[in-house]
Amino acid sequence: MEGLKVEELNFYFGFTQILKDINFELNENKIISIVGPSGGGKTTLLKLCAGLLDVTEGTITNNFGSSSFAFQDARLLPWKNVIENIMLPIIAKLEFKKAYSKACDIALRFGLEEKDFKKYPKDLSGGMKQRVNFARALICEPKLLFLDEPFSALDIGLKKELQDFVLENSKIFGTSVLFITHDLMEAIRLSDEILLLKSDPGEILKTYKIEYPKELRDDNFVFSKTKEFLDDKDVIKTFEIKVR
Ligand SMILES: Nc1ncnc2c1ncn2[C@@H]1O[C@H](COP(=O)(O)OP(=O)(O)OP(=O)(O)O)[C@@H](O)[C@H]1O
Repeated sequence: MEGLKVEELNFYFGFTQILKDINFELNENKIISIVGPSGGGKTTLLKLCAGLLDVTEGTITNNFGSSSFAFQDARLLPWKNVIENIMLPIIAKLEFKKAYSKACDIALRFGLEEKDFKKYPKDLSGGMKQRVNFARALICEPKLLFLDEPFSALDIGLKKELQDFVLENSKIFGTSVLFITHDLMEAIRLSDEILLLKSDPGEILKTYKIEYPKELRDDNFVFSKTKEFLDDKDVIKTFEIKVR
């Protein structure tokens, strides 16, 4: 069975401990979100899991067959157009024509229009850049997707649309997702588990499992669960929420 396992992970930048005794497991077809205060080490943890930083203490075992990463800022190559950016992960694996046509298909699925295919990043709106970013991350049909606040700069319509893509992808292809968010409602809508990471140093204070089926999580469910969350003493302490 594919999975990602983090065991007894500690991480330092210089002499400063950023992460302390992190343990969790992400299995096939599951979505885990990481929430916590700014500067708490969420991005560092995601980068370690994605192999973008070296583990120095503890172990991270990733035996998912393939993975990809999407950041909050789209990080598109400015000298490549929409389709060329989307096809980057598959260009070495498929012949050009096939890769091009696959990129066009996924671009359309992500709401991009044919007239935009030859545009360069400087001529795209923020929302279009994010669509390209997502299409590029998903074109290789990864078994594991790492997302670092990918929805935070988007309007509510596009946010909902891309969140639905993540859920659909997870359902159809069984893609597992590890993502960071500052939005508790988003975490509740999408996740099987939420890791609450406190800061200084970053430690998992609590793991919330949400068993309720994702397709049934309507606004009422999300609102009431968020209220439950915001009343939790660990959430109040972690985010230093002032209770009135
Ligand atoms: N390359 C680096 N060198 C030294 N310190 C770093 C480096 N990258 C991050 N840090 C520090 O590590 C800590 C954790 O940063 P990280 O970006 O992981 O937090 P975060 O929880 O993702 O924050 P945010 O929610 O604001 O994005 C911060 O104090 C940050 O300044």
